[in-house]
Amino acid sequence: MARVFVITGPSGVGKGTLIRNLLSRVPELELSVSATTRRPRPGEEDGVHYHFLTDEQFEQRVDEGAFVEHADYSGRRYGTLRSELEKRTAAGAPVVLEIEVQGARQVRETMPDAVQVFIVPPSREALRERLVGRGTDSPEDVERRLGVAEQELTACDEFQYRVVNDRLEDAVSELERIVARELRAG
Ligand SMILES: Nc1nc2c(ncn2[C@@H]2O[C@H](COP(=O)(O)OP(=O)(O)O)[C@@H](O)[C@H]2O)c(=O)[nH]1
Ligand SMILES: Nc1ncnc2c1ncn2[C@@H]1O[C@H](COP(=O)(O)OP(=O)(O)O)[C@@H](O)[C@H]1O
Repeated sequence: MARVFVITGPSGVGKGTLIRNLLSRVPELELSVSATTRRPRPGEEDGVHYHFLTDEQFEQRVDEGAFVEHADYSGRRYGTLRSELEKRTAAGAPVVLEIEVQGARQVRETMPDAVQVFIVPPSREALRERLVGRGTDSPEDVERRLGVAEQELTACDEFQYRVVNDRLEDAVSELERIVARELRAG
């Protein structure tokens, strides 16, 4: 069975940035493209960054049992499509899921062999600065995401690995070491 790596942690902590760097260092890793009902941000492409679905389309896939996991986050829905995951694992590729904490918990139940990594911000101030600095979310959405982050941070001890994303280069190296160790272990 191909390995599955779950990267979780609060919005703005740097999951996407870390994963981009990780994928360039470990070329066999593949990223599962999630489905969401949130609107595309400028520059985001359907099928590349997300599968952008309407509420109705998302609900229909829930009813069909098409999701491995799904969750509501900040008023929108997000989920991992079984078809996305399976087309990659069937070919033997190790797969990365970038998901929030409720989804990561579901994966822990249904795929206990998945490797779980929680990305921790160096401080709450740094998390705020990153979310604001990214410039993709309205001030209201930033506050909503920081509110969710407070809850998510209390869950970090549940996860097998924790990586503090302070200096990007150090965090990428740590993540790469975890992935290499787990791939060696099979
Ligand atoms: N449960 C779950 N969460 C997801 C999925 N895809 C993305 N997310 C998470 O949903 C949250 C919001 O995602 P997004 O709006 O893209 O914001 P960003 O990740 O902070 O850029 C983040 O914590 C994502 O990691 C998914 O398929 N399932
Ligand atoms: N180690 C780091 N130090 C400083 N800024 C960072 C670091 N990692 C990520 N960032 C910045 O923080 C912002 C949020 O990162 P992003 O990868 O979008 O987070 P997430 O995917 O967890 O929401 C981006 O502007 C990114 O460039």
